[in-house]
Amino acid sequence: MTELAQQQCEACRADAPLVSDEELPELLRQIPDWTPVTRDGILQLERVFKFRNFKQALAFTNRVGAIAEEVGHHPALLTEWGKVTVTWWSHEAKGLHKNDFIMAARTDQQLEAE
Ligand SMILES: C[C@H](O)[C@H](O)[C@H]1CNC2=NC(N)=NC(=O)C2=N1
Repeated sequence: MTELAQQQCEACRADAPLVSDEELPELLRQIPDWTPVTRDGILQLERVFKFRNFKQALAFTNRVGAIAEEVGHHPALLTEWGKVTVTWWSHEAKGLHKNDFIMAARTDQQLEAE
């Protein structure tokens, strides 16, 4: 099976198929550092990344922003001194799409890109 991070994102559409309850556990297993959270009834993926200072947190934020722009699929990013909270979900589809798992895996890769 192709690693999540190497899979291709689909176009973000309101009618895009959300991840089913049957698919969810296996996809979550592939991104073990991410937590499913529900906000306003919408299932999202969240991870907090820790850094030595604000400069490193901001550099990581910009790398994540760049991969989001590349595919046209964007996270919520909270950048603080020494910490970045990244949250992925599909806004128009109002839930979790395969794209969100692919982008969470690619987000993890931005750690090594120091
Ligand atoms: C017009 C633009 O392509 C759309 O609004 C895109 C932008 N980025 C997006 N990002 C996410 N996470 N979900 C979306 O539905 C989405 N839609």
